[in-house]
Parts: sequence; structure tokens; C-alpha cells
Amino acid sequence: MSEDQENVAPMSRLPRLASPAKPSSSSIPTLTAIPPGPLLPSSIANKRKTASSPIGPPPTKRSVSGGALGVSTSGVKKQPSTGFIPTAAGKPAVGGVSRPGSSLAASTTRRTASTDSAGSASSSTSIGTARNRSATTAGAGGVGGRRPPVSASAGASSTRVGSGLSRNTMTSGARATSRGVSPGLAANNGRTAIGAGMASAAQFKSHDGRIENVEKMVGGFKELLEREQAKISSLQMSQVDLQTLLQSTQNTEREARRDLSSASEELAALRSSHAREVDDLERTIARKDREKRGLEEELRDSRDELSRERETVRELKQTLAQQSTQHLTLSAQLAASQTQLTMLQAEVERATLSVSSMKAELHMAQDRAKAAEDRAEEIIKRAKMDADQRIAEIEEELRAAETIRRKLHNQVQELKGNIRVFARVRPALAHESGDPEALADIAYGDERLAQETGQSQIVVTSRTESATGQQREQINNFTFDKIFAPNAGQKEVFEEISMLAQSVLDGYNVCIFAYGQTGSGKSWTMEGGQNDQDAGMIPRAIEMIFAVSNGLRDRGWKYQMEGQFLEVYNEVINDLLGNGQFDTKKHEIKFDKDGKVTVTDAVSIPLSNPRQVSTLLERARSRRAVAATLMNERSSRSHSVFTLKVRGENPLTNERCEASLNLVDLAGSERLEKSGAGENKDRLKETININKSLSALADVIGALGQGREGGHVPYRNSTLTRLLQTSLSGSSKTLMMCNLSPLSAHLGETLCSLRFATKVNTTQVGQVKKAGSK
Ligand SMILES: Nc1ncnc2c1ncn2[C@@H]1O[C@H](COP(=O)(O)OP(=O)(O)OP(=O)(O)O)[C@@H](O)[C@H]1O
Repeated sequence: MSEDQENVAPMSRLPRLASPAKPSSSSIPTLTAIPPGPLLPSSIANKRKTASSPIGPPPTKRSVSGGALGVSTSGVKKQPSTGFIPTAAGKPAVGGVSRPGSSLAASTTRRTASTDSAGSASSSTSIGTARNRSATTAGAGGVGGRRPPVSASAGASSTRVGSGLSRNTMTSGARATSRGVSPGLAANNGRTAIGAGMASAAQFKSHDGRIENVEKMVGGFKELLEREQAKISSLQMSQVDLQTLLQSTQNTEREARRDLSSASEELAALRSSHAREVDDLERTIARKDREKRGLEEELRDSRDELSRERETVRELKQTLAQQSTQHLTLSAQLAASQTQLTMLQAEVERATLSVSSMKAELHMAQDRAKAAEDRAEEIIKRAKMDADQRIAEIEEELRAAETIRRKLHNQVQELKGNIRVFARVRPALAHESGDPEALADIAYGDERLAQETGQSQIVVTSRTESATGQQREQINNFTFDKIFAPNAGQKEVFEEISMLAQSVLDGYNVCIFAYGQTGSGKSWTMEGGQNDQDAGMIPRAIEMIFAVSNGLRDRGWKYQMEGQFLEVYNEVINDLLGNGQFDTKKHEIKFDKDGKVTVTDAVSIPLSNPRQVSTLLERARSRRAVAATLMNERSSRSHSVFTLKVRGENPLTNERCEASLNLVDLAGSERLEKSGAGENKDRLKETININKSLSALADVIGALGQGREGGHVPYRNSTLTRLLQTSLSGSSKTLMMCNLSPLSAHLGETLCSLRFATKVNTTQVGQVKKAGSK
């Protein structure tokens, strides 16, 4: 319900309160219809103000009753005259009455609002102000010119004065004065009212009875008001109680809230402590679990131990029982032994006597033994001297035998010829063996016959077509010191070479060439594959030389060895063991006063064991590979020369030797048209240089073959022959391995190689001499 509705509701109840005092049916409707408006709202307003000001001081009785009474009195007394004016004046009077009423109603509404907003503002003051406004409004209504000066409101004022209630009028005037109405206006109003009062005195008398009724009603209203005031007082009392109750409730609530927050905090603290306790308990439980498991394990172990202990106890008991039995047995035996001891003691006494006599005999025997020992020592000494003498004689004989062996060995080598030629045909490779037509017709002589004669045969059959289209078959028969068929392995080849290579330890220069066209197996023969089985002549020769030199150590020989690996490419020497990726130094060939060849700035690596050789070969290989990437297929277009320099000394025999083993992998020997060099200037230069050095080699061998002492040998015609000058001289042993391809496509080159090898084979170089030996 809105505030306006609340204000209106009491007005509907008012007729019921007023009805008992209704004096007559003719006048009451007008009176009762008008006064309740200003009366009831004041009382209700007071009531409401009281109720809506919970903390404001309760209004004094004087103030309330004064306000209410003043309003009701003035209102009630005004209304009859006002009520009559409309009756007499008709419609405008109704408007005059209705204005104050509506003004009051409005003022009530405002007052209620102001009370609501002002809160505890003084009720009496508020009421007084409202009433003053009402009066002012009424006055203004009269004076304001909206109505004629003798208007309903002016009439109302004069009615109050004219009814003889001068006190009231004065009071009203005084009040008006006191509330800001100008005194002149009040006096003016008073005079106007007296004039109007005299004019209507007759009417006034006729209404006395009604006034009495009204006064009775006022009395009733007073009673009602008192009752209301009593009610208000009791309500105020109960309001105070309620306020007290509210305050205490609020206090209680605040306390309860405080309790609640502290309880919440306590609860949170309890929860966290509970959580901590739970955590602690869980940890404790986990620990206890672990302890429990540990204890269980301990218990298991203890049980196991207990059972073992029980087992031991049982065994001990058994042992004890056995030992008790044994003890009894032993006690019996002891008794028997004691009896025996007594007997033995008697016997010992007898034996002691015989020992004394034997000791005497022993002393005599010891003297005899000492004399015998001295004699034996003398004999041993003499025998040892004889043995040492014999050993020295034998060693001397052995050394003489070794010297003889060396001589014989070298005589055998000499008998075999100081230039020997072997031929080796490589097997067809995997990609070549598919077509039998691709293989050349090569036959090998009888092996047994070869062993008997020391000469092997190889027969190469070539077929050509004549101009008339006839097939011509040419059989080419070649004889060499040894021919290796394709199935011959590296080991087999080395067995034939090893004795020659061993000569270097005896002080002979040895030179082994691998000659043949590109791809005929020269590198395979000299260096071989990576595993021991495929190892070529260089690693096998080194291994063998180290093994033999170690064996000769017992006979007083001490050897020092060093390795050198050079490459001759386009007549220029490159050091394959130098530092850096490839050689940038210029090397020259020099000869010392002994005629030994040295190469300037060439690296010589001291070798103390054969394993170092593989590292050395690997180093040379990688440097050759770098050079090969710089220049296509360079390896087959260059000569490689591995030199093992050996220096030996035998302090026992006072012998010394110095020699070198040269293992040469020659460049591919193919002819110019085969090499395809015509199209390429570099290749042409390579081929010219290779051919130059190979023919220089052939010329040197040929010149040596003429055997003229002091005859000219053209060593200087190529770098290769100059480099190998010492090894090719008459004091060296030379072996040429002629490597051959099995393919028919290479038949022409194979025949060329075989003819060159034959030329070398028929050369007889003069007497072989030890190099640098004393
Ligand atoms: N006796 C052999 N047994 C097995 N394989 C061989 C044998 N001889 C040569 N070969 C193989 O034949 C191929 C050519 O051999 P190699 O490289 O030794 O020829 P080369 O004459 O040294 O050629 P280049 O002059 O180009 O160096 C290589 O693959 C090598 O492994």
C-alpha cells in the first residue's frame, strides 16, 4: 500500500467515529462531510509521526493535543460558516471549502513526507507550520484576487470573530501575527469579520443548537483523542520497548555474527589442523606400514634363521651324540694306547741307544759325503767349462754357418739371376666373369716341369682376321722365372718373393717392380686388400723382414729401419708421407759420396714394428686419394715407390750392412691410343711421361744387360730411373712382376707387357754386390 493510500484510508473510517455524535439529519451531512479531513490527518499524522520516529522523543501531550485541538477547533468552527456559504452562495462556496480541504490534504501529505524525510524533527513545529500554511493559503485565497474580497475564506475568518469568539479570533490573530501574518492585515480581517458577524447574528443563533451538538461532538472527539493519545502513549511505550528489544536483538545479532566469524575462523583453523593431523597420521601410517613390512621381513629372516639354527642344533646334537660315541671309543683306544705307550717307551729307550750309535755312524758318513761333494763340484766345474767352451765353439760354428747360409742364399739368388721376372694374371672380376668370350685364351705350362727347370711358361693365343677374312691364330709362348695363374693367392706369390726381400737384411739392395696396364692388378699385388689374407707384398715383406731381424738378434745383429713413400707423377716427385693434405715441396734427387740416392725434404719414418707400416701405407693412400680427387685417375698415372731402408750391425762379428728394399707400383703401361690421351692434353702429357719413364727403365735394364764394366747406363733419362739408380745398379737384385689382365679386350696390352717382361728377363746384370757392407 502506498503512502497516499495509507493517508486516505483513515478518512474512510472517520464517519464511523463521527456518527454517534451526529446531531441532526439536516446539518450533519454538511458538517461531517467537511471536518474530518483536517482533523483526522492531524491525529493520524501525529500517530504516524510517532510511529515513524523510532528514535525521536515522544511528542508532549500539550503539543499534540494543542495542535490537534487547535486545528479541530478552528476547523470545526470555520466549517459551519464555510458550510453555509456554499449553501447560500451556491457553487463558488463549494470551491472555497474545497480549497482549504484540499490544501490541508496537500499539507498533510507534505507534512507526512517531511516527517518521513525529517525523521525525528519536532512534531509540534511541523504541525504548527502546516497549520500556518493552511491559514496563509486560506488568506491568500481570499486576498489573492482569484476570488472577490468577500470570499468564502474571508467569510470563514469573519465567522470565527463574528460568533463572539473574540478570544478565539484574537488568539487566531495573535497566532497569525506570531506566525508572520502582518498585523495590519489581521486587523483589517478582524474589522471585516465584525461587520460580517453583525449581519449574520440572526443566523448564528439559529445554529446554537447545532453548535452544542458540535461541541458535544468535540467532547466526543476529545475523548476519542485522549483514548488515541493513551494508545499512542502505550504504542510509544511499546515502541521504546521494541527499540530496546531491537537494540538488544541487534547487539545479540552482532555478537552472534562475531561468534559466527570467530567460529568460522576456529572451524578453518580446526580444519587445517585436522588436515595436518590427517597428513601426519597418513605419514605415520605409511611409516608404520614400512616399519611393519621391515619387521615382517625381519620376522621372516629371524624365522629362517631360527629354522637354520634349529637345523644346526639338530646337527650339533647328532654330532655330539656321534662324538660321545667317538669319545667312548677314543677313551678305550686311549687306554689301549697308554698300554702301547708304555711298551713303546721301553722300545724308544732301546731305539735311543741305537740312534746314538747311528749318529756316530752318520757323522762318519757326512764326512765321507763332504769329500764326495767336493770331488763332484770339481767335476761339474770342469764339465761346465768344457760346456761353455763347446757352446762358444758351436756359436762360432753357427755364425760361420749363418755366414755360409747367407752366402749360399745369395749365391742361389745370383744363380737365379739378378734380374728376375715373374708374371701374374689376375682373376676375372665379378662383373667380367659372366661372358666366357670376354676372357683371353691364356694357357699355363706344366707346374711340375716348371719346378724342375725353374722356368714357367705362359701361352697366349691371339686370333686375328686376315684381309681375305681368314681366321689367323697366333700362339705366343713366353717363359719367365715364375708365372702365377689367376687362382694364385697373395701368400703363394710372396713365398717366391720372400727370399729375395730377405736379402736386404744381408745388405743387398732389392727392387721389386709391378708392371702392367691399368687395372691389371699392380696395386693389388704390391699393397693388397685390407685383411691379412689379402695383404700385398709391401706389408708381407715388412712383416717378414722384422721377423727375420728379430731372429738374427740372437746372433748379434741389430737393425734399424725406416720407411719412405714417394710418388713420381709427370716426372715430379711427391712425398706421400709429408705433412698437410698434399705435398707442396719441391724434391730433388741427390747422391752422396757413397753413391747412395737421397731425396731432399722427403720424410723417412723410423719403424720399430710391422704394425707401423699399415699406418704408413694408410697415410700414403689417403694422400694419394686427395691427389686423385684433384686429378682424375691420378694413381694409375703415377709411379709409387715404397722404400724400406735397413741398417744392420753385429758387434759380435763386427759386421755392418746397409741396404734398401724398393717396392715399385708402376704407372699403367698402356699405349697412347689405348689411353685415349689424344683428346686430352693433360692425359697426353701423363702418357708421354709414363712412356718416357718406362722406356727409360727398359733402356737402363738393357744397358745393364750388356754387362759392360763402366759402360754408360742412361739413368738420368727419367726421374724414376734416377730414383732407382742404386737399386738397378749391378749390386742389386731386381724382380719385375708383370701383371696381366685375363680379358680378351686387353689382349694387345697383355702381349705388349709380356714382350717388355721378356726383354727384361733376358737381361743379365753383372755380379751382384753387397751394398754398403764391411
Ligand atoms: N689377384 C687378384 N685377386 C683378386 N682381385 C684382383 C687381383 N688382382 C687385381 N684384382 C682386382 O682388380 C682390380 C684392379 O686391380 P689394381 O687396382 O691392383 O690394378 P692396377 O694395375 O694397380 O690399376 P691402376 O694402374 O689403375 O692402379 C682391383 O679391383 C683389384 O682388387
